[in-house]
Amino acid sequence: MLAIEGVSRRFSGKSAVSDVNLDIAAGSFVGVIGRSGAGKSTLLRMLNRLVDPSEGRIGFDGLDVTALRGQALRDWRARCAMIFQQFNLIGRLDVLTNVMMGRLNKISTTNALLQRWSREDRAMALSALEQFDIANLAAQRADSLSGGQQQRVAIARALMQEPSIILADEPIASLDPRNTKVVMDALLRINRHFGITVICNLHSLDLARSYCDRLVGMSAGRIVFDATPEALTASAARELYGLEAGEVMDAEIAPPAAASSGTGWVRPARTAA
Ligand SMILES: Nc1ncnc2c1ncn2[C@@H]1O[C@H](COP(=O)(O)OP(=O)(O)OP(=O)(O)O)[C@@H](O)[C@H]1O
Repeated sequence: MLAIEGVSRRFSGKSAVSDVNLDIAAGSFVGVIGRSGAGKSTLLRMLNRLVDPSEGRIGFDGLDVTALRGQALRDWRARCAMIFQQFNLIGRLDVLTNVMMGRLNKISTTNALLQRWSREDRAMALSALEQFDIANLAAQRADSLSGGQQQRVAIARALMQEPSIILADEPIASLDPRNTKVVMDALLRINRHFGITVICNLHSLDLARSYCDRLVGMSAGRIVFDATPEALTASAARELYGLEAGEVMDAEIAPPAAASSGTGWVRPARTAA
């Protein structure tokens, strides 16, 4: 389990994330939602320590993630793979090599520098590409692929890290609707098939409701909603997004399921300083 305890982050004295407390069970698919600037990316980046918290502690199955340094931190980053909106592939390299880059943390420095890959790494990379129906693209330059194909390559690379958690920061923000579905299906598949926890920042509430089993809503750096997708009613979404609500959801937001537990609204542990 991932335990986020009293985590805050300030940039030049200004709060981006404030006193976030969350327990995330292994194998869940969590959607982080909220207006632009709510602190979603900063929260995700703190989980794999691309950004260090100003306060608080992040734990994972007894490991104090916030205290990790050096190789232990690199190992954590490998276990906590990140997928970005802009894919972050090396465009001039072929797809297979990009995917094998996910093994960098597992091979010797010499082999990494010379990009010497074992037969097993190649087979694993091809198998990862096959999972997402893009093995036929293995020899192509990454920058010749469509956005949806590139994001599937990035997910295959993340799988090569054999992660416990995948953090996806607006993974479909630059994709058309068809590729959006392909990429979200790929994330759902690795969540269900391998039991990898997925924590995904999403702009679209409809996607968040369709794919996630838990939604965490942020506003001004704080968690203000934490419940099942069914609990996110139209009025709850309006409260979370204000005037932007129309942009992020369809007209038809289903009423809360009868079995839904509570309204999902979270009372902040502390009021803003
Ligand atoms: N490196 C940084 N330096 C200074 N301020 C930052 C930095 N990163 C984020 N912020 C600020 O922190 C706040 C939260 O930003 P963050 O990117 O986490 O929000 P977000 O919810 O992910 O927004 P978006 O959906 O637009 O990506 C914003 O006010 C942002 O300007």
